Amino acid sequence: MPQVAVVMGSTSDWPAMQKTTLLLDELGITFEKHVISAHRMPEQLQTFAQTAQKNGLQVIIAGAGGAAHLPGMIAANTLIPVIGVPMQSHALNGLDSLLSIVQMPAGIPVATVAIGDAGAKNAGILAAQIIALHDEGVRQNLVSFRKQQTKKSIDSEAELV
Ligand SMILES: Nc1c(C(=O)O)ncn1[C@@H]1O[C@H](COP(=O)(O)O)[C@@H](O)[C@H]1O
Repeated sequence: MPQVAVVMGSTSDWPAMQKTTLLLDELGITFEKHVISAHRMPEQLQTFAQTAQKNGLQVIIAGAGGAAHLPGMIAANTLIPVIGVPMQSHALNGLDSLLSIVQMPAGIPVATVAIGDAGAKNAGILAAQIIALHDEGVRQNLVSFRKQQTKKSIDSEAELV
C-alpha cells in the first residue's frame, strides 16, 4: 500500500512533478502517481479523494497550473493532508497557480509550496517529514539527506576560484 499519492492535473505537469517522485524515491517513500483533473474529471477526482484514506494513503501531493483547483478540491474530499504544488504556467509564470492553491477559504487547508521545480522537490521532502513523525526509517533517511545537503553546500565554496 503506497504511503503517498502524487497527483497532477495533466501530463504536461510531469516534468516538474517528477522532481517530487525522485525525492520520494531517494527518501524511501512508496508512492503512486495519477493524472486527475478536478475540471476535466470531476467524478474520478471525488472517487480518488474519498477512497484515499481507506486505501492507506498518508499524504497527497497535488500539482496543477493556471486555475489550479485540483489540490483544494482533493482537500475538500478527504482528511488526509494535501500539499499543493503550483505549476509554472506560461501565461502568468505560475502566479495564477500559486494564488489558486494558496488562497483557500478557512476550513479546508492546503499546504502550499513554491512555484515549479523547487516547490515540487519541497513537496516530496515535506511529505517525508510528515511520515517521519511515525516512521523511524524515513526519519533516518531525512537525517542523511540533510547531512549530505549541508556537506554539498560547504564543499561548493571550493568552486569559487
Ligand atoms: N489546474 C488544472 C486542473 C484542475 O485544477 O482541475 N486540471 C488541469 N489543470 C492544469 O491545466 C494546465 C494545462 O493542462 P494541459 O497541458 O493538459 O492543457 C496544467 O498545468 C494542469 O495542471
